[in-house]
Amino acid sequence: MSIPLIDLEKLTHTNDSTRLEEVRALDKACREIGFFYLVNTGISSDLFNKLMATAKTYFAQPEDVKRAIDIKQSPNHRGYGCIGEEQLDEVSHADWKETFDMALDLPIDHPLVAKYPKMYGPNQNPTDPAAVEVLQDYYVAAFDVAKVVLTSMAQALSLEDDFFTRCFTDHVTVLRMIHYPPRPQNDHDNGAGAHTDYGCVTLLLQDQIGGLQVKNRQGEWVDATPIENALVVNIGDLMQRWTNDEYVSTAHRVVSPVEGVHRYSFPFFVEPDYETNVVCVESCQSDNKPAKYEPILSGDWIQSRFDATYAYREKEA
Ligand SMILES: O=C(O)CCC(=O)C(=O)O
Ligand SMILES: [Fe+2]
Repeated sequence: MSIPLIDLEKLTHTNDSTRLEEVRALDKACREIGFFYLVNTGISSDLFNKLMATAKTYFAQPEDVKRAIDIKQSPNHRGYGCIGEEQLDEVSHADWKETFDMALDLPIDHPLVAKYPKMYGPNQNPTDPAAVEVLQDYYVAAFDVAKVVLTSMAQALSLEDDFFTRCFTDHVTVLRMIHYPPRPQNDHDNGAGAHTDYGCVTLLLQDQIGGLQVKNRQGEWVDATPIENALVVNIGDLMQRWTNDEYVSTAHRVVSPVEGVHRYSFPFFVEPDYETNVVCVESCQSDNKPAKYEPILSGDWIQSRFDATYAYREKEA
């Protein structure tokens, strides 16, 4: 099975039958493969290009400059992660990639920071203010897209339109930039090891290099071939849990680029407020299919996954 294409303009169409048809297509994709391409997102190609340029400039800096905002010195998981810091496939190799993470920027004296210091707090920003502005602009634009996707999912699941979006007041959504350098010869090819995402949904912008692969229900690795100006959207573990396994969080991985080639990608991990109580949605349970999972606080779940996959967090967890 290949990855279907969903049109955001149709998801918000004023004509009900056009909208409902696209919502049904989205629903089918979430149930069957847990991945789809999203086109007509409303994000300008100019902003996509600026983000791409920001990543190239940022990662091209000397290692010591990047490490000035090392994620290891951030209690709340923001900033630069060097090659080998993260290992997504727990039984394989560390990932051959470097990263930069940002999220909601809360001051150190904010009550949520005191309560959940591992998830809330200030960002560690690049020194170039223009780069910070692009990152912030993209964060806002991608979140607008996320709201449409979450609203469509709520409609598909016969919930109130804002069932998911109302859980996004102090949300822990993360924008990440990733640079995959070419792998050293004769080494493993894990750019990002096989994994599922932890949260609700991920919106991924990728360049035109390719390398992202998705495991379909038949157990085959399918290439998520880049489509210009499209986002790749996938369901995460928390949404699978919320929907009693009706929506599937599907394994994916990234194969490192070959010698001389660099790949850049930008996952936007859409995660609700820490204290969102994730309880099986009504329409996904019945007498024949009772809720499989205990209720859990969204933040507790996501934090436990970070602790398992980040070398430095495991030690202190
Ligand atoms: O870089 C990509 O294409 C995917 C990255 C990814 O799956 C992740 O960071 O969770
Ligand atoms: Fe992922």
